[in-house]
Amino acid sequence: MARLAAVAAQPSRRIIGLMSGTSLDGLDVVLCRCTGAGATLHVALEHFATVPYPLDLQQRLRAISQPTVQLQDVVVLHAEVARRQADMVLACLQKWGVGPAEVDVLASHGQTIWHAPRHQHGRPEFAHHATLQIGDGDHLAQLTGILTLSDFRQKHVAAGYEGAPLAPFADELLFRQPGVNRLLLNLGGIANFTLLPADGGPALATDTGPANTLLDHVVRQHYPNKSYDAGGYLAAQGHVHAGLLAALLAHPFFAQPFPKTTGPELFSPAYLKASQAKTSTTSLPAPDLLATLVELAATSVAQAARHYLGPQPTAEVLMSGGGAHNATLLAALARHLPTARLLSTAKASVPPDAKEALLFAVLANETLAGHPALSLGKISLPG
Ligand SMILES: Nc1ncnc2c1ncn2[C@@H]1O[C@H](COP(=O)(O)OP(=O)(O)OP(=O)(O)O)[C@@H](O)[C@H]1O
Ligand SMILES: CC(=O)N[C@H]1[C@@H]2OC[C@@H](O2)[C@@H](O)[C@@H]1O[C@H](C)C(=O)O
Repeated sequence: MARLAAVAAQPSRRIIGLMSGTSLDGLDVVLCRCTGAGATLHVALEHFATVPYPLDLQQRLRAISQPTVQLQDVVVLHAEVARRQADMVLACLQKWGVGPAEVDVLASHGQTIWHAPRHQHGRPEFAHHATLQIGDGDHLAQLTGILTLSDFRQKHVAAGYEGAPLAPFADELLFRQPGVNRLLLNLGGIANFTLLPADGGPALATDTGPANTLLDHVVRQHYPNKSYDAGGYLAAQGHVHAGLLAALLAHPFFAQPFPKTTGPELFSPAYLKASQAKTSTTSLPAPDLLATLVELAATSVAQAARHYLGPQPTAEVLMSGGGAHNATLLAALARHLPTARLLSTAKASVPPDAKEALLFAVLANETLAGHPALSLGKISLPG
């Protein structure tokens, strides 16, 4: 406890942030120094790496995010994900020449295995939101020897919110620019954005729908040696199928009021398969499927942007996440949002692949600094 009190009292903290998102491609690891907190926060990024998940871990995580999951697999993976992530952290630190004792805090998102906002779980007897992230913080603290904060979403849910997006809390501190509408668009498995309005109004955030989750699924199905469509090269060779696009957009999520959150549970291979069956497109060539899914992502992002910013959104769109490397998706976004300036978070000195891991470092820093309204995460003491 003395260590916790000491870290809480420090004017500046060296923090590792960990994020593994819905794509299950690997663990993003950042090491940063957070000085101050809230309005006085300054973050200096020291190191960043993405450690790919081994194929067996990817496959087992994908298998437990299915309705027919074996409970024992969840129990085992709760400990195993944390232990494997601890090894990944220690390997990064060794590569960077930093000892665990030189790090004050480890901030871990864990792995979302099921996200169940009220409108999605369909259990009338429980009128509340629910979400589950695995990868237990005690294992991380014990194996790395670093004070760990984890499980950031549960308190958000306990307070009546959906457990996501959490990005606006950090986006507000890192990216606010008076006089400019800034849209922080993260193109991960699922796409989500934070709007920081030019007039200084409060940050607004929502998920918009699938970005890479179904693209990756189609690539894995049709191209055995690939796990994603690098650069959007395959999608660029296809044509959008208007009928399939309309069927995909008919999903009730798109008609739900903003803000809203979702996950791959909803935008699953079964949803794609059902939309294909409805439109007799089960034999559509893979590039056409990919082109249609890229169009779905761009259309749904643009629809959400127009909801918040009017028919011709003028904003700096600062993009992050793996989808920011998909040139076909970026071209589609530019077509849908011709009045917006499409940029990368690098414009604000945050590398686009490091952004989400940085978010959890910032959230841990706010909790430890005693932010009056932002104290997310559970604390695990090492030793
Ligand atoms: N060079 C690239 N070209 C095209 N797509 C890419 C490239 N690199 C990564 N991606 C896509 O980005 C995905 C990973 O993105 P990211 O790590 O941001 O997602 P995530 O954090 O797992 O998801 P979420 O933010 O929804 O939780 C990959 O699965 C792939 O589809
Ligand atoms: C429940 C969950 O893990 N949601 C993730 C996911 O990935 C993107 C989108 O869906 C977003 O809602 C969220 O992550 C980011 C970091 C957030 O909470 O802001």
